[in-house]
Amino acid sequence: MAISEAVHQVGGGAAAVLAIGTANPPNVVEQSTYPDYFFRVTNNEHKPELKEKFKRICEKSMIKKRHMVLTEEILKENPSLCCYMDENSLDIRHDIMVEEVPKLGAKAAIKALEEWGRPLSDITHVIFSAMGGADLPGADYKLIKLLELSPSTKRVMLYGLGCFSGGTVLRIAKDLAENNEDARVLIVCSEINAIFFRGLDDVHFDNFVCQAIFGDGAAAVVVGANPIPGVETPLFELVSTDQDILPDSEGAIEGHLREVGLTFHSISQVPNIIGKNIEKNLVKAFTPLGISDWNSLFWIVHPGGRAILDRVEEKLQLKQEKMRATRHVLSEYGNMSSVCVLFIMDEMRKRSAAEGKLTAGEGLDWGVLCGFGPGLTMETVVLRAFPVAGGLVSNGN
Ligand SMILES: CC(=O)CC(=O)SCCNC(=O)CCNC(=O)[C@H](O)C(C)(C)COP(=O)(O)OP(=O)(O)OC[C@H]1O[C@@H](n2cnc3c(N)ncnc32)[C@H](O)[C@@H]1OP(=O)(O)O
Repeated sequence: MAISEAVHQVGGGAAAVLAIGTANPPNVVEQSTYPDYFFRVTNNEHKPELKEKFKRICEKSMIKKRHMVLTEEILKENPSLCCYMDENSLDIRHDIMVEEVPKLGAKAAIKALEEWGRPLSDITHVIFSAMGGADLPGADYKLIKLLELSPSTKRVMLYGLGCFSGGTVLRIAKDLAENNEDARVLIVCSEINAIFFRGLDDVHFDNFVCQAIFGDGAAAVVVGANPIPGVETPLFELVSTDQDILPDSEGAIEGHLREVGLTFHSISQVPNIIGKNIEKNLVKAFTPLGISDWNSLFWIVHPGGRAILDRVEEKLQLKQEKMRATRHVLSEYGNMSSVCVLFIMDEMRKRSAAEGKLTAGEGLDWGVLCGFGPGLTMETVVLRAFPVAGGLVSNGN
């Protein structure tokens, strides 16, 4: 019996990713000119030393550009968003989030559903994840309305998890798909940084990092078990999933929702904490499969920041090409929180097809997806790539 058959759950096959769609807001900011723009719109031009520090962070981020819902026009109309901590800004931030989070999510979902190709009435479950914009009824409900999905679609709404939730949604989708006959789960992650965009002060340098790296985007994935041959095209099997709080990491990444919006806190040790702990979680995930050569895997890592990728690469002695798709997404879009790992999955399967690789995972069989976020929390998803099928749908932005 093949290893993947051994780990399949009750009800037949393991869950697989059947389609992926992505979307970004049209407004783009270039990282090379962002310090000038940011200091101008936040009225901090008179602080050249802080601007130099911000420039250094932007340069070292290895980000080329980011997409943002917040345009200069919106910021001019809403100056409270540009202060460091304006207690009158939450309503404005929240109104933008409540409106835009489901809309951006729906754009990504339409692309995933088009690629999937089955009737919308065959979607049985929706999982929606977003850091901000909590509302009643939530973004999951609004998505159902925007896409005209069945009112009987079973919904799971996850607000406020943060960056690791790109792994969380796959973990929940796997459970739903493998334990409900004929289930087809639509995952949507939609992240917009209007909830924590703000000006700078002279002390909280983690806010500098936050303002220099986060971007907006949405990704959607259809997950189901037992794909219908000739109708559905499986890309990646969700072999196993796990979640861990990393030891000695309390307070390393936190966010607090206040009248000033979501405040972001991180310590400079985040890359080291991840580097120190990642291998034992990989050993836990891959020992049952008899895999211990990390270079034999394809890699999808939440690009929380360039230094995190460097540390993971260094600690596991990964060959440079292993992070190619991950670094590409960081460079083109910045840290889009939960959305990033799904963008990387999309980039990987498209590039694998374009380069004539045998599987959607850069020609390799087994791979891993790592999500990191507040806690520090780590999600580990073991993936198995399916052979590349002819004519993958191109669903660029
Ligand atoms: C929101 C979620 O749920 C999940 C998330 O993804 S949270 C985001 C997690 N990401 C991080 O924590 C960022 C990881 N860090 C990085 O990628 C890199 O440190 C970086 C790109 C920010 C800077 O690159 P670097 O190689 O470390 O450059 P380095 O020269 O050491 O630092 C540049 C400046 O940033 C400062 N800095 C770096 N990390 C910092 C931090 N966490 N807090 C405050 N300052 C920091 C340094 O002190 C330094 O300041 P000076 O130039 O004045 O000395």
